Amino acid sequence: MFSPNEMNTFPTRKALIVANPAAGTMRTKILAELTVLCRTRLERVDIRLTTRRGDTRDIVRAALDAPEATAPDLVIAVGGDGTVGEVIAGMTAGLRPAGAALAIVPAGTGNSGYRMLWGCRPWQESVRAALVGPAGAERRIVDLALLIETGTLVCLGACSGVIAQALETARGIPLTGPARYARALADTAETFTAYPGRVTVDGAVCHEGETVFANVGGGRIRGGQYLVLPLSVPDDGLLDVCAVGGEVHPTQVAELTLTGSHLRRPGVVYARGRTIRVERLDGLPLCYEHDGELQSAGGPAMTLEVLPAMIPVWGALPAEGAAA
Ligand SMILES: Nc1ncnc2c1ncn2[C@@H]1O[C@H](COP(=O)(O)OP(=O)(O)OP(=O)(O)O)[C@@H](O)[C@H]1O
Repeated sequence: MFSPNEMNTFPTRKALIVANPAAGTMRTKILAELTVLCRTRLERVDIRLTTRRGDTRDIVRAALDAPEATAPDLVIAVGGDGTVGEVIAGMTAGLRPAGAALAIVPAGTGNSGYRMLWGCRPWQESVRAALVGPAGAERRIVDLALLIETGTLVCLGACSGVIAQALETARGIPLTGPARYARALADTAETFTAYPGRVTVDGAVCHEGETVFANVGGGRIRGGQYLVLPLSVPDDGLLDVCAVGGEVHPTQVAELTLTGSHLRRPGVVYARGRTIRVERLDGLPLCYEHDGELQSAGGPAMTLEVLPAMIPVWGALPAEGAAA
């Protein structure tokens, strides 16, 4: 499976595979193929299936805290963005930068994290890169963010407005993969009304007024296919924000963000900084999500602060299909 040359080119020796059996497009054959691929190459391969929401973090932390002889130097997350987020939370517990590297096998609904790193390339190619470090792949130490209001880690990004609201709609849609979120966004946009909002970047207001959404990240792609932050660089030590004003009708959001062309529309602001605050100004709670999870804190704002250089991640960066 690997040439003799490849067998000695990169020092990954021990992998932990963490798979979420409940992730949207999970199949047992993915795990079987992945295990064979890893066992062909590595000294040690541990496989753990998650059993419930929230236990991924503890599984990863316990493995990394094990003695040097068994602790993995590569963690492979098998699942969607929620699983990847929980794996990263385990790898960076206590907001410590991770020592081990991360690879992703996309088996979720949106898989925005994988798409950001690898575009549409097959996961076998990306795992192979993490195992043997071939040309065309890089291990970059990417930034994360801290959501100040809740003290939680943010991996892909956080978003208010119509994009967040669509997550609630998605719960009632019996589809899988990106089609589920696409339908939810279309349905939500039909009745969504822009909210009065403000976006502040490092203390300076960059948008104030009717707001369709404000997305902060992190990841260039959200919802598996929407290029919401087309200019975002994952390891530049900064967060990007895109605020879409009331000049854009909510029903246009899906089509515009598929290509990143929303950036050329009047009323759209794009900025970069270390601390980004997104507010709702009419006294109602701000509806927002982070990493695909709707938040119910009930406050008027979300504030994200960059955590630079937190985790080594394998990817074909900049990946095909990932750049603007
Ligand atoms: N064994 C399990 N049973 C039920 N839920 C689980 C289990 N393990 C993890 N989870 C939860 O499943 C949720 C969904 O997983 P994940 O986000 O990976 O898939 P997805 O929603 O299909 O994909 P995406 O986030 O890319 O759209 C996560 O919030 C995770 O905490």
